[in-house]
Amino acid sequence: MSNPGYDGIGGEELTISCFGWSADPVKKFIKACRDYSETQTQFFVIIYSRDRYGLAWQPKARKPIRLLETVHFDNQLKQDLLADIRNYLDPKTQRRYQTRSMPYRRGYLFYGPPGTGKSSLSLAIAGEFGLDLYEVKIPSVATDADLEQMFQDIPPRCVVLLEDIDAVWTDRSIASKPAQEGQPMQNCTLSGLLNVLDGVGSQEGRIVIMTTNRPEALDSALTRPGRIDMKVYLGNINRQSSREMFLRMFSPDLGFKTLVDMDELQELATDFARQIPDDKITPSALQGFFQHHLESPYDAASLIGGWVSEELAKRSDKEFEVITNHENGA
Ligand SMILES: Nc1ncnc2c1ncn2[C@@H]1O[C@H](COP(=O)(O)OP(=O)(O)OP(=O)(O)O)[C@@H](O)[C@H]1O
Repeated sequence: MSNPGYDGIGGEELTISCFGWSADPVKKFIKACRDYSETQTQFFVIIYSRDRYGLAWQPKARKPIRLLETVHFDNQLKQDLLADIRNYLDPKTQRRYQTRSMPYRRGYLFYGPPGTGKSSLSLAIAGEFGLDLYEVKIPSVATDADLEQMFQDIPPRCVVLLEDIDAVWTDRSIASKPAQEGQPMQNCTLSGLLNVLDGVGSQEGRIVIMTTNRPEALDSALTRPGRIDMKVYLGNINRQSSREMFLRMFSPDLGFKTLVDMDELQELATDFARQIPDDKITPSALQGFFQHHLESPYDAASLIGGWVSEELAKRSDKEFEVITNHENGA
């Protein structure tokens, strides 16, 4: 029996009863629920967001695991990122941190133009490591107290995704004033954010991923090692990645039925990729192109040139300066 007055705060209490003296049916039922929940984590990532009152976390979506190979960016960087997370989550690392009195936490910054895979990569990481994902959209967090409450309620082992991190106020005096009519909504502050990142709760094995389209707007206090340990640039697509994306889109494993054999598909992929200029087109735009040509790899390969010319004519240039992790001492 579920409590109809449940307000989403804390855990919900359920009363399960059955006829007869034996507790076995209830035990079997609980085991079935547990097994089901474990199977779900093998195939799905549970995404939590704040409920509409901003009072508690609630499951917002259950997304099928996105494989890391479906997020295209620099392969070496991808391997380095995975190795770093794997090492961090290793129980030996946790013991080493604890015995040396170091806070057991890891922060990553994913930055780059819109539509280059920052959210997709965060989801793929949660799936790869079997973790739930807690989503915090910084522009919609009104005050530092709200942010603090959110962090207090997040469990230790999970991915915390802080999106659009550049939206924090750097000036505390502005944020502490109530929002005036006609003015933008107030927001949490940089010092509020630093507090929760350094807080006790965040030292228990969370992975904090921050995303931004404006890395240059971030305060150096936020990006210092210990808060952000690794910076990952997700940029426009290169030839190699566009080739991989082509092969993925027309892969026979995905149920694509075609008379094209694998050798021919490889050739088409090479021809397709040759027409994509390096670092000019976002992966999301290219994905949009594929969505119109999923029926035919021939059409995709023959029409891509014209589409690229149109895209280049539309785009406004914003160059991203790649921040090396070395620069940051991480
Ligand atoms: N690097 C990539 N590899 C594969 N698909 C990508 C990549 N980047 C973007 N996409 C596709 O484009 C869409 C938007 O991607 P996503 O939301 O992850 O981008 P984002 O960088 O987080 O964007 P924003 O900065 O606007 O939030 C998704 O459907 C995703 O599948």
